[in-house]
Amino acid sequence: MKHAPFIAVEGPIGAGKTTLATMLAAELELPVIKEIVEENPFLDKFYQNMDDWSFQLEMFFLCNRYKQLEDTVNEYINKDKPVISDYHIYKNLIFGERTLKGSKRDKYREIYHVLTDDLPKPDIILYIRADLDTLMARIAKRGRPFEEEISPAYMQQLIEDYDDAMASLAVREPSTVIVTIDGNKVDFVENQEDFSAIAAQLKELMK
Ligand SMILES: Nc1ncnc2c1ncn2[C@@H]1O[C@H](COP(=O)(O)OP(=O)(O)O)[C@@H](O)[C@H]1O
Ligand SMILES: Nc1nc2c(ncn2[C@H]2C[C@H](O)[C@@H](COP(=O)(O)O)O2)c(=O)[nH]1
Repeated sequence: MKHAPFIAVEGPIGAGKTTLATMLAAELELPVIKEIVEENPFLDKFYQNMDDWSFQLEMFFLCNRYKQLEDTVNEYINKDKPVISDYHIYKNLIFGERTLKGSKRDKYREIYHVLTDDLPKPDIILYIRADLDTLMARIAKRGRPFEEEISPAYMQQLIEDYDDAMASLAVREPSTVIVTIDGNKVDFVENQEDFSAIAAQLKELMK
């Protein structure tokens, strides 16, 4: 790779993004950028009433991620230092297109493009796919009280939205390398060999 890579781990809720990004950062000695979740003042309210709270929540995520991406550009990308993040800013659009309706969705889409179109995007995406049962089990295992409200229907929709989004990203940004990890079969937490294989593949891509 001509420059130090910007790497993102993506996948639906509970896929293992934060876990894998943290493990890879430790193994490859990379700085890691993590999503701010616990301090989010709208998530709890959103899961209780999505229609009422989706715009506030999506705007909050977008503004936070915009700031984090700006910092990442200044601290790492402009200094040609590699970095790994547990999300891609594109997830704002994946969620926003699903949770918003009508004119709010149109306004949000416009704001998303105004804020992010001229910013660098990850060179490598590690996309963790997993089926509904696996994801629901992991969300339960993580045990965040506000996520008890997440319905299987919402999750199933997100699984499909993520697949569509990764397929369209591959077409629109062909220079982005997307590595798909089967999160039902590949267990980077319990199985050292599985983790080593992912780390080795990433090292190779970073060369
Ligand atoms: N491959 C795996 N095997 C078993 N548990 C996992 C695996 N990946 C993640 N987990 C667990 O599932 C939960 C969700 O993982 P997390 O990394 O927070 O997901 P995400 O960041 O994608 O929402 C955590 O409790 C984590 O320890
Ligand atoms: N509606 C949205 N919800 C989001 C967004 N980003 C994250 N989330 C939710 C999903 C989880 O409950 C929690 C943490 O996300 P993880 O994928 O890291 O588990 O926040 C979003 O942009 N919109």
